[in-house]
Amino acid sequence: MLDSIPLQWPYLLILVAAVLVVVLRAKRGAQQPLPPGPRPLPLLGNALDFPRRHLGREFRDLSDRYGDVVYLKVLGQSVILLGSYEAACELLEKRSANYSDRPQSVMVDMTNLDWIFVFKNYGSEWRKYRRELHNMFLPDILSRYHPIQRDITRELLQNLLTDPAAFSGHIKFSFAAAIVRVVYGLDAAHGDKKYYKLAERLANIAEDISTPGQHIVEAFPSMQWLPSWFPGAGFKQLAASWKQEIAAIRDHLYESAKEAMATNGVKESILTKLTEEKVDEELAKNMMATAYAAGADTTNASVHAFVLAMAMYPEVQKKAQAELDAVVGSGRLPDFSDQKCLPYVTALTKEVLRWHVVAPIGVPHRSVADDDYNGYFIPGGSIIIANQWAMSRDPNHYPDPENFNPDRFLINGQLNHKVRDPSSYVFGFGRRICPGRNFGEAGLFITCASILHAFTITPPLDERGVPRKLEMKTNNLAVSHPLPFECRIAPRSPHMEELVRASTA
Ligand code: HEM
Repeated sequence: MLDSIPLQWPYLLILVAAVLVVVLRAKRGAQQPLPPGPRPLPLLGNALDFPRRHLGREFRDLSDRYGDVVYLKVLGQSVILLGSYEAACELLEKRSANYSDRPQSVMVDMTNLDWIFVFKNYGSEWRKYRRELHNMFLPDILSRYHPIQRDITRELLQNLLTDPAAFSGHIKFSFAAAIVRVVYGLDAAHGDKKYYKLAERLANIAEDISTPGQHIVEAFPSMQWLPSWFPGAGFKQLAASWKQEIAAIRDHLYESAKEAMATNGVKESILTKLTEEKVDEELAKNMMATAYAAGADTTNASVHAFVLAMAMYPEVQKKAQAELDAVVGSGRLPDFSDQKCLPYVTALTKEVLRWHVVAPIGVPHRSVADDDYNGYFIPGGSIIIANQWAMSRDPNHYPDPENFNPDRFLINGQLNHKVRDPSSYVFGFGRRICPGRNFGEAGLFITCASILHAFTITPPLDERGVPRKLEMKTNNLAVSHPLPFECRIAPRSPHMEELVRASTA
């Protein structure tokens, strides 16, 4: 009996410490109010206040009612909604040591998806992945990818010439091809839909899992222990099949690249760099597939929004084409070196990022320790949602925010640096900010400039030959895509058609 007493001491100390933490936290919580928010219902909390139709707009309505920082409690989980750029910068950037974790997700655990490091908890493992990817997208390395991005864009122009009605498939192919080339050194053959189908599949699963409210098990984690035949436990079969499918895609891409290196010789890529640096194979495989999943589908969504905007705003298109005619001329296609002389086209790409925010509520972060903000108590372990869509619609920065108007970023024909650049929030915040943002922006610029130089985009015609009215409708998922739409894409002149045909990819 006496022998066992010392052994119990550590347990006792832990118990006392735990009680102290709970008491102190309750005291702190009692002294400091939580941020304002809608009244929670018994049991459900604020589950019914979560958006159903438009993530950004419905969350923005809550911020309009309750303020910059809104508190929601969903089935015991604290959620903090940040409705302004200032609040997001203060917490996610300035206090990023405390706000860079990711929320726990049962579906991520069940699918083993945390090898996609977007989902990894903030810690040494995440840091290792992040460092490697960061090094692959440093500014001087990025310029080495420009010729690849330019050549793939020229191939896109040729595809648009051959089959303009299939523009959506060509754009998807183009972004999957660019990333598969840069990351794996693989050349996607024209018409080969394999890579973009794989990228789309990886991205669709990840997007589904990261959209709040998609899976009931996230709200009731104990449901994960139900047998799969139990009513309502269909998510179990889904998770099991996704787990296999995504690991197979990741392994297939890696093996294909290794095989291609052995048979067709080495093409400089992220894979060759990681191999040179003798980076652990598992890390390389996971990191590359993460770049593929996160990189292809996002920029692709932006370019679809660009095409739709051009069909809806012909006067914007004309202005951009006039600038391209003056700077690039009719003898060649645009290149990256032209960008500094193309303020309107640059402003247009900024407006694309603002008008259609690809990640309307970013990727949620999680706070680690208790904190206070403007006198409000922010409990540690809260899910933090930054409403990037609301930032893009702030009328103080962007008058008439629904209107697509690149001129809002210009003054006297030059970029106006006083206007808030959408890149400062559409790629997220703090230590988790998108590591592929410069690559994504470069791809967006060369694609928009090249398409506008060579083609005119117009709305489809109805049965009477009258142009149909287009509007932006989205899928309302964590990664927002414009819903499928039709438009006409035609070369600006026979000369431009020749130029595109003659361009070598
Ligand atoms: C228009 C293009 C893109 C947009 C709008 C976008 C947006 C975002 C956003 C909002 C986040 C979350 C940041 C946060 O947690 O605060 C993110 C994370 C990430 N993005 Fe992007 N992205 C784009 C392109 C790319 C590209 C081209 C790549 C890779 C080549 C990439 C790789 C990643 C990765 C790996 C993360 C996770 C970072 C982490 O958790 O530490 N993205 N992106």
